[in-house]
Amino acid sequence: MTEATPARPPSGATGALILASGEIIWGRGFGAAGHAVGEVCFNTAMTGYQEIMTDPSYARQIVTFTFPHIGNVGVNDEDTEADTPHAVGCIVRETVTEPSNFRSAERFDEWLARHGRIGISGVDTRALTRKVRLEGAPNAVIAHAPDGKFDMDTLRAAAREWSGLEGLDLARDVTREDTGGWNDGPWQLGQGFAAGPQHGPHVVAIDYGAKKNILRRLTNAGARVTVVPAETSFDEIMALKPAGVFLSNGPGDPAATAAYAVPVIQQLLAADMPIFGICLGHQLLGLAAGAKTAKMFQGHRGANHPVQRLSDGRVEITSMNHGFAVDADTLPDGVEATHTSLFDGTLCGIELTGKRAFGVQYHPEASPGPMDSDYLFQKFVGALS
Ligand SMILES: NC(=O)CC[C@H](N)C(=O)O
Repeated sequence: MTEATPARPPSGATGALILASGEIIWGRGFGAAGHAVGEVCFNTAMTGYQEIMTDPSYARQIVTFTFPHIGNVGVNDEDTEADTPHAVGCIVRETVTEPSNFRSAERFDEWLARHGRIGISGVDTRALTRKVRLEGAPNAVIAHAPDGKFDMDTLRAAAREWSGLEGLDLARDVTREDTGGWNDGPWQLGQGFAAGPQHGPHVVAIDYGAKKNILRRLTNAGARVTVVPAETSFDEIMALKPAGVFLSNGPGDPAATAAYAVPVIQQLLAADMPIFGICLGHQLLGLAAGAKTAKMFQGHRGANHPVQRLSDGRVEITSMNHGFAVDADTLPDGVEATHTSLFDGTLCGIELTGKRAFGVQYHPEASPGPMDSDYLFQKFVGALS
């Protein structure tokens, strides 16, 4: 796959991943034609490709699926974490085939094309995953040229010249424009989405790129939810009279989003507001408390990551998607580590002593993934009055 790196496509190649190093990995393009730049990551989940592609946290990322058959159950309007895909593209092993599932409404490749997202199949995804693991997540351009003609000089320059994710505030690009109520609960076959509660504590969720299933799990836990844009001020949040504030997941570098998010979170902490943060929200809570975040070498993305809860040793199998993490060595006094990754010991949860504020690096809302950690939604909402 990697030697020689011919700039001329091998016969039949209509897709190419051009790494910032100049290396080219050829395949068959599907979805939209064109090219896009991003960071290459891999996700080990065996199900949930539609949820993964629509998760706003994947903005500016190219997802390599380690599971070889992607697209085989099609796509629908319900298993989505946002209204459009946010990953810029995906790399898969096998050609996308005719979907076979009673809920399928559209082919995966046609859905990608409709939303302007690019796929490449026929790639040795095991070798690419191994490369990311050994060398770190590379910047790259994903390109699809149905006629097999690639302007390699331009594409190589685009891959080489892209800044990378570090230092990028992407929450601003994916957040909503207006404040609005959220009323959907969990989905059930034959019933669709449940309605949220009429009564119950009011949670204001700051949308840095929120997955819909987080909001559904908050309503399921009994909260009335209002979602606000990422740059909403402390005064605007307080005017909504929240019983608690939720800090969402989201794309990009937490240290960049911190510029406007951290002052608001610090004011909320000073007002003793109960706070729950997930992923980017957890990282921002850590930054607000005085810790530091750092880019990881390869990141964590999948649906089977074991995490240990330090209070009682219990292990939760979790869904993960992050490429940055709060550095455990920088936790100041008053911030306690609550969870840790059993894969590599990275910090996976914090709680602020004497405050009603906690965060987890992983995804208790799953989607896709196991529900072991759903208790965190009950813990947050149940303590609000
Ligand atoms: N899922 C998320 O919220 C991701 C957070 C952050 N963008 C990271 O990659 O670490």
